[in-house]
Amino acid sequence: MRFRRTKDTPTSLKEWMVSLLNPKLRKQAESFLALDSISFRIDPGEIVGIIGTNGSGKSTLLKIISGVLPPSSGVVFADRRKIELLTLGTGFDLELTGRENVYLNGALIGFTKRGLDRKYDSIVSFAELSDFMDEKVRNYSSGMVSRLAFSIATSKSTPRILILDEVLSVGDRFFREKSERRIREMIQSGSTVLIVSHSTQVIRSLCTRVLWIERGKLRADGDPDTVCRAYETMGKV
Ligand SMILES: Nc1ncnc2c1ncn2[C@@H]1O[C@H](COP(=O)(O)OP(=O)(O)OP(=O)(O)O)[C@@H](O)[C@H]1O
Repeated sequence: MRFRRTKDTPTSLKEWMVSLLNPKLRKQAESFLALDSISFRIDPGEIVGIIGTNGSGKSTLLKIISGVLPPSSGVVFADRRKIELLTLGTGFDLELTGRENVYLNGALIGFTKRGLDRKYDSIVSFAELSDFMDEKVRNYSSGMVSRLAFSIATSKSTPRILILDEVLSVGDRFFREKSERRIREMIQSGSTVLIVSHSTQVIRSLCTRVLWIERGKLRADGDPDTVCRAYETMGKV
């Protein structure tokens, strides 16, 4: 997967003046290879963890698999109708209330208005935010925003292929335990699962196989303990 990135964004008045005088500089873009020749197959029923350092390409890979991003080259064979990609907080508007955001965010992930009317109370009670639903989300703490986002994202019935992008480890310790329980239930009733997480503890406890992506390349593919141990010892002498 290759991205075009603009470079040399002016950081001072002087640089800005120079870029104004030289339009070529303003439009300079570089090509960046975010994923490089990655190839693997996932069979139904597998629970696959994806690990890697920041910026290694994990979310890009999930977006390509789920069809949010078209790959610049290569192909993905997957039945997209069966895929659900869960990410947190996309489509939240901080100037709207919690209640309004449930409807806005819910609509973005495919709920109908009637479906949301039916689920509204359980979404709010899972997030434990019933006293705050008429407050603007701007006034929420970051943990409260994550709790509401998690509760909305996980309230749909489990799809055949579930893709989770960093949805665990949100909120305080009590909410984390509760959200992990919910994810376990979803995993048990869903057939195939892909999970991106920075927690090798979570990956070890949930997955049957792990892919380690580093600098856009597939560095390892194997059983959770072996791959997580190699990842954890990376950089250690
Ligand atoms: N739309 C985009 N345009 C340009 N570059 C992008 C775009 N999306 C991602 N990138 C770049 O691709 C690389 C991989 O990003 P990605 O979000 O997939 O990493 P990640 O492994 O999920 O990181 P993290 O663990 O920090 O969430 C990064 O260098 C990022 O800057």
